[in-house]
Amino acid sequence: MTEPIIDVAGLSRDFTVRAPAGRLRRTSRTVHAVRDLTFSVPEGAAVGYIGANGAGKSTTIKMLTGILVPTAGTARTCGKEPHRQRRELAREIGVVFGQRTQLWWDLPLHESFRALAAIHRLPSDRAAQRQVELVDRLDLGEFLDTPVRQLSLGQRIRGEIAAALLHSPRLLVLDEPTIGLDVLSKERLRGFLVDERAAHGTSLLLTTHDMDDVQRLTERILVVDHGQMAFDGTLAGLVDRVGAQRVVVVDLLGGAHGAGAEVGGGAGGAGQAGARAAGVPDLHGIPGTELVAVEAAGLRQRLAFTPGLTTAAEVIAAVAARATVRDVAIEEPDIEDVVRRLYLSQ
Ligand SMILES: Nc1ncnc2c1ncn2[C@@H]1O[C@H](COP(=O)(O)OP(=O)(O)OP(=O)(O)O)[C@@H](O)[C@H]1O
Repeated sequence: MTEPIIDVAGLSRDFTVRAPAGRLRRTSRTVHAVRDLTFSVPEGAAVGYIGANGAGKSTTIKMLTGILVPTAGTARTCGKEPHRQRRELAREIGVVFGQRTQLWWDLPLHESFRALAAIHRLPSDRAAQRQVELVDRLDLGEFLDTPVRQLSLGQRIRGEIAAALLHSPRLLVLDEPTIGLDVLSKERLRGFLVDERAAHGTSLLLTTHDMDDVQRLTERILVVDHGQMAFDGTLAGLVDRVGAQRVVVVDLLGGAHGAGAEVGGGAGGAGQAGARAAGVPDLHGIPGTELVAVEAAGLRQRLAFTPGLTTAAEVIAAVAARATVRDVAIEEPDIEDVVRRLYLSQ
C-alpha cells in the first residue's frame, strides 16, 4: 500500500501565554491548541478540515507544513517529517494561506512566478509550460505585468494558487481560499480546483467556513473542536449525525396535478408561507417534512426534512405525485450550524 499523504498520530501543540498580573508579576497559562490528533489521508484524497474559530485548524496546518514543531506526537506529510525536512517538503506541497502572500508585493506577477520557479529549481521549459497552463486556466494573462499590490483580492488569490501549483505539488493545502471572494469568483476558483485535481491527482487539504467549498471540493471532512477530533467522515454522515435539516426547494408549474391536492390561497400556516394562487398545490403533510415557506404565489415552496427520517428522493417523489415539478434544488444546512450542533452533542 502506498504511504498516506498525511499521517499524524497523537499530534499535540501547546502554547504558553504570559500575561501581566499586577505591576510586577506575570502569570503564565498553557493553551492546548491541538490535542492528541490521529488521522491519515491517502494520496489523491480531498479533505475538508473544519471547526469553529480557535479550534486548532491553523495550528494543525502549521505543524503539517513544518512551520510549527509539535509539542507531542508525530506528523508525516508526503512521507516527510515536516519541521525536520521542511525544504524537501516544500518541493512536494503547495500552500495558500488566504490572509498571507507568497508573492512579492512590489513585483509583477510573472516575476514572482520566475522567482518561485528558480527557488524550486524547475527546468525552464517545464516551468514555462506549467505557467502557461496555469495562467490560461486561472485567467491571469491580463495581470502578468501588474505588481501584486495592485491586484484585486480575487486576482491575487488566483495568482497565489498558480504560485502554489507551479511546481506541480502532490499535496495542495489551502487555508480559507475563498474567503472574501464574490460568489462568481468563488465558483470559478472551485471549478479550477476540481479540474486541477482531476487532471493531476493532486491531494487536497482545505480549511474553510464555507459549506459550498466543502461540498464541491472535498469527499471527507474532519471536524476539530478545542484541538481534538470531533468527527471524521462524509458531510452527509455529519449532517445525519447532528440531525440538521436539509431543504428541498421545488419550483412548480401552476395548476393542480393530483386529486384533492389543490387548496385555496394560503391555507395551512407554513411559518413564512405567502399567499397561494388558486390552483397551486398544497405541499403540507408530506411525511418527514415541514413546509417552511411558500413563495412566488405558491410556485416555489420549501420543504425542510431531516436526513434519516426521509430522503431528498422520497420528498421529490411525493411532491411530484401532487404537482408538476419544473425545477428542484437542495439547500444544505449552514456549516457553522452543523458544527455548533456537533459540539453541543459531544
Ligand atoms: N502563537 C500562539 N500563541 C498563543 N496561542 C496561540 C498561538 N497560535 C494559536 N494560539 C491559540 O491556539 C488556539 C487554536 O488556534 P488556531 O489559530 O489553530 O485556530 P483556528 O481553528 O485556525 O481558528 P480560526 O478559524 O480563527 O483561524 C486558539 O486558542 C489560539 O488562541
